[in-house]
Amino acid sequence: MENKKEFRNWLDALELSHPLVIAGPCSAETEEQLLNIAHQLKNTKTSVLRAGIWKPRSRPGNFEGSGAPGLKWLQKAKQETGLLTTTEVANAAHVELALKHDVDILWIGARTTVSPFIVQEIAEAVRGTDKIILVKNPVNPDLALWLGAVERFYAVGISKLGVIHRGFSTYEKTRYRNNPEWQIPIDLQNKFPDLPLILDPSHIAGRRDIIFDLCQTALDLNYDGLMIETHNDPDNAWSDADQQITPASLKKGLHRLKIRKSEGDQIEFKNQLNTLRSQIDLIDDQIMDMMGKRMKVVDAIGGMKRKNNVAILQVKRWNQILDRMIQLGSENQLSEEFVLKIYKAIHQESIDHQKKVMDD
Ligand SMILES: C=C(O[C@@H]1C=C(C(=O)O)C=C[C@H]1O)C(=O)O
Repeated sequence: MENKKEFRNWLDALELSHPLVIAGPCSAETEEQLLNIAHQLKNTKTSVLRAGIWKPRSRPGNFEGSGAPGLKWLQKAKQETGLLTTTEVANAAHVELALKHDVDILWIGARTTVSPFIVQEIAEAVRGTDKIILVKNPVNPDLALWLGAVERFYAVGISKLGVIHRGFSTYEKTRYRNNPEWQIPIDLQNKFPDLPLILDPSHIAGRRDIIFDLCQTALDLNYDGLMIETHNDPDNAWSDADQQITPASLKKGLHRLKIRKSEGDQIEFKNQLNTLRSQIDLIDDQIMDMMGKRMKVVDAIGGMKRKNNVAILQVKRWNQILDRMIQLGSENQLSEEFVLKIYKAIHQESIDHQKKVMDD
């Protein structure tokens, strides 16, 4: 699949002067709750009301959504407020009900995106409609799988498309519920600049206090929209209570976000930027040159190890290097996380080089 201008026609047609805002509760709980939230959202920059109708929960025994009755509430909210509506669909039966209740946008959840069989089933169910489909990233950091799901919809004639970045599962505990791995959506934007990209900070954060920091990062990375879980009484929400915010906090948070231009147009700005960018180019040349030189020394060590029958991996030496580089990094205002990432990549390349020497 190639980038297509038509992907974003639906978004351009909304003629927004700010990023698209999709807001609403994690789950539709009652008619009263959903209508209350929808009416409050009408006074914010929200264009689309979201509500989970069927909730895929990690463990059984939790609230699994209102099911079909919730679609009636969603339809009523749309009639009363004029907001567009969206919900998650996870199989063909969900699609059929959502179509019947005139839901405008359907999103595919992270646990669905991982399964090409189910994505295909859903794609067949929306074939011939003019629905907007938003595909959340798969739970695992796999760009091809994410794009593969988008492609399945395009292949059945759906051209109003978009993707939602909700972060990736990790075994390690981090400050996030789902790790953002920003590099993946950046790669995606590079390949598909016209595919609308929407951030779901609620699921990345898993908590309220960092939602708008994540939104600001997304806007600085040229995201097109935000999907934020919003509830009239977040602490007592039936699902994902920790990460939901009130419509009033949504309004305040959105107001504080800085929307920057994608490019600067002033001549002085452009000149200064070019000067600094040539400095970066020069430094990047040096980095590559030094990496090449380091790998030549590594090749020589590989040759010696081969002659003397010594193993490639030397844990003690490797740990000494890491300790020294973390220290040096911190003296240069580089985070330990960054230094570790770079040096682990260098070590892997070094091992690959030595393997080649050993196998020759
Ligand atoms: C180059 C060596 O082999 C491996 C690679 C290292 C490196 O690239 O710095 C360090 C230790 C070893 O795991 C070595 O033994 O010094």
